[in-house]
Amino acid sequence: ATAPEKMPSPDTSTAKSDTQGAEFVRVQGRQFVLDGKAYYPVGVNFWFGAYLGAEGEQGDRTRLLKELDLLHSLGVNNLRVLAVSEDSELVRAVRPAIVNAKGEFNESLLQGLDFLLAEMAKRNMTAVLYLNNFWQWSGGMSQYVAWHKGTPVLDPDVTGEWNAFMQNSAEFYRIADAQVRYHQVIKTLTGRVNSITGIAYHQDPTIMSWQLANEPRPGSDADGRPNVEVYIQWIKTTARLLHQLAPQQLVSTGSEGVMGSIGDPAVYVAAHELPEVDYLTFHMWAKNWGWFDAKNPAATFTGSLEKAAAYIDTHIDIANRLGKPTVLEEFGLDRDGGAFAADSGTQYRDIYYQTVFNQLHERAVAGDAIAGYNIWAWGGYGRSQRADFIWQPGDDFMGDPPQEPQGLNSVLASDASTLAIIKQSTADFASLAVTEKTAL
Ligand SMILES: O=C1NC[C@H](CO)[C@@H](O)[C@@H]1O
Repeated sequence: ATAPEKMPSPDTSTAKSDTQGAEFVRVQGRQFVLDGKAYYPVGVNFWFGAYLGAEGEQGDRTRLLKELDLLHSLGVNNLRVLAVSEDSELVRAVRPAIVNAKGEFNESLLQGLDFLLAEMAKRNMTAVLYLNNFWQWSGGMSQYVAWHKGTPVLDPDVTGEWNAFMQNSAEFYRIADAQVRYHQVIKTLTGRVNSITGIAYHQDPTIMSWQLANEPRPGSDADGRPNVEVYIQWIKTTARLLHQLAPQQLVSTGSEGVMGSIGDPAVYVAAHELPEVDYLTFHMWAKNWGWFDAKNPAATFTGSLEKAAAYIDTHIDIANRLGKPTVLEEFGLDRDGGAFAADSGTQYRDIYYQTVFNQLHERAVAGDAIAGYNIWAWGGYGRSQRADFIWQPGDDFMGDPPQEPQGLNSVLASDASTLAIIKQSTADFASLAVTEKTAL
C-alpha cells in the first residue's frame, strides 16, 4: 500500500499549542541539534514504560517515578519505548496489548504512555517510540500477518523455527490490508492528544523520533533476499507517512544494522540513504550472534570485544559516508555465568559497557557520526519472583521482554558498578555537547 498523497491531518483541535517555539531535536549533518547546540541522546531501553505508566493495577506509577528519578540522576536523557503492542496468542507476547484485532486501543495503556511522556518532559528526557516489532514479544508484524490470513500465528517459541518466523514476519511488508491497519495505528498515535499535558503527540518535543519498528529485517538471512525491494519500499512509504503526520519529529527505522540486513551492508545503506530516514540506528548482540558465551568467558570475551569494536566502527563509518547521525540503540551482555538473579555479578558486562562507551566517545570526540546510544535494557527496581524467571502477566516488568528470562540483560537499580559506568558515560557525552560549537 502506498500512503495517499494528501494525508488527512490528525484532529488536534483540543490540543494545546503551547509547544510553539519549543525546540524539537533536529538533524544537522552528522549530529543531532537541540536549542542550537549539539545533542547526544544517551540512555536506556525502557520498552515497558507505557505499561508502568498505566493507572491502577495495570501499571505502577509510583515505581515509574522512582525509575525516572534514578535514571535522571544517572544523566540519562533518552528512553527508547515500545509505543504499540498487538493482541496475540503468541505464547511469549506481552499481555495486555495496546491494540486488538478490531483496531481498538487499550485507553488505559495509552494513558500510561501519556503519563510516561509527561513525566519524561519534566526530566528533560526525549523518547524514541517504536510502532511495531519484527519479533514476537509484542505481537508485532507476525500478528498482523495472522490477522490478515485468519490463521493461527506462527509461534517461534512453540515451533523453534526462527527462519520460518522471520520470513512470515516479512510478509507483513507485502500485505496491503496489514499496511492499512498499521497506517491507522500510526495516525492514531501521532494524532493522539496527551490526556495529561493536552499536547498532541506530533507536536510534543518530548518525542524525538518515531521508529518504524523494533529490529525490522527483510526476512531471514537464508531466504530474505527476494524481500529486500519490498522492505526498502516499506521503509520509504512508512517514513513518508510519518513525515506527513509529524513533520516536526524525526523518523528512524529501528534496524540492527548489517546483522539485521541479511548480512549485506548494501541493503543497510539502501535502507538508510533514503532521504525520508533522518538518522541511522544499529544494535549489537554479542550473545545472540554467537560472539560471547557467558559460560565460557575465558575463551570468548576477548573475541567479543574485538568483534564489537569492529561492528561499531563499521556502522559509524557508514553513517559518516551517508552524512547522517547514527545511534547504537541496543547493546547488552549477560550477567556473570549467564545468571539471572539480581545478586549475581556483572564483571564482564561492566568491562563490555566501559569498552563500548569508550569507543563511542572517542569517535564522537573525533567528530564522527556516532550521536547517541541506549543500553538494553533498564530493569531498575523490577524483580522476578519466579524460579524459572519466565514472565507471566501481572509480574513486574523488567528490561527483558517476556520472551527472555527476566534478568538476562536487565540493568538493575542494585547494579551499582554498572550504574557508575553509565553515569560517567552520560556525563562525558553531556560535556561533549556543551563544548561543541554548533552553528545555529
Ligand atoms: O530488540 C531486541 N533485541 C535483542 C534483545 C535481547 O535479546 C531482545 O530482547 C529484543 O527483541
